Amino acid sequence: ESLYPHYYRESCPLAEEIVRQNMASVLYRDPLMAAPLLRLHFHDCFVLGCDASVLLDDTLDIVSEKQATPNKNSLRGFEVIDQIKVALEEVCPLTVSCADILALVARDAVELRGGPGWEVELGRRDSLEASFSGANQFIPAPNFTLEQLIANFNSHGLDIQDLVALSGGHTIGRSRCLSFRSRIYNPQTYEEQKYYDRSYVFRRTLSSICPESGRDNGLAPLDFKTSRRFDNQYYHNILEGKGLLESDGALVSEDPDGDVVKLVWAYALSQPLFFRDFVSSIIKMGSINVLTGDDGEIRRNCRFINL
Ligand code: HEM
Ligand SMILES: [Ca+2]
Repeated sequence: ESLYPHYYRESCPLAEEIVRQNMASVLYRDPLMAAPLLRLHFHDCFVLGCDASVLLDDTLDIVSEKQATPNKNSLRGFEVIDQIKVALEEVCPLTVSCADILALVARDAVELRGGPGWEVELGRRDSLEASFSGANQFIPAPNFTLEQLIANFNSHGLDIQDLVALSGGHTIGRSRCLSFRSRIYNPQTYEEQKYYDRSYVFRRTLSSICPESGRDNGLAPLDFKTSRRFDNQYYHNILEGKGLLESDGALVSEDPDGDVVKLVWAYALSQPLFFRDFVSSIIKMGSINVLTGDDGEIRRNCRFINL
């Protein structure tokens, strides 16, 4: 079976509205919450597929993905998902999956911060397992080369265009110092990268947030210009050598005449094109290895498998 829009039209007609209203009030209070909520959907889909495995807490039988390296001290927003799940359970118990909530929340997070809207394909069911090792293995790391990024995306059925469009998710949100320190201080890396901006102001700002040692959890915006707005500024930044992560810089520095850079230019020059491609890629990402039909279950509480 495959996913389709308005899956809950009969079973829970208010589902999308309830998610949207909760998201509007959460983001009104805390606009910074949009980024971690978008990221949750990505970190879910890249591990076992879009099945809400990322939301499971540690129990006797479950080793949570939350403790894996890419997630630990970094993923957040779980209480927002809980809050939305409680609201949905009140209206339509055991109907709307946690995996679908993640997909709807990602859409609303993007749209409410000025990005494109789209119809979310629904009908995912929730996993009965989590994969700690999968979370360590299948989520790309910030020091990946372009070749590693492409191979990682390919392994999830995603191509170069998906890689470039979805990397635009870094138009919002922040990164810990731990994830970008090597980009500021590792001379081998930036010596090779003629695209890396060595301007005094840019580096001084970053090094004040992220000294050579200590302050691992210091936060810098991924998009140094408009980190609260979902726009195409990210692509302008990386073309100027001002991407925060090595993996951001890799899109322009490692194959300067290749197809990847052509896409970066295209998105920098046309926000509507970026929005269109981001939408088709996130819909594609949202269908990775989904559980449907009788597979999995609809969780009552997104943190635990039903008894
Ligand atoms: C291309 C490979 C990717 C790599 C290597 C990567 C890596 C990272 C890293 C290291 C951080 C900072 C984490 C921290 O230090 O706490 C981050 C943040 C973020 N990522 Fe990615 N990411 C990738 C793709 C994506 C995709 C596909 C999306 C969604 C479409 C996304 C959305 C985000 C968002 C929104 C944040 C900010 C989170 C916050 O503010 O809490 N990333 N990413
Ligand atoms: Ca998953």
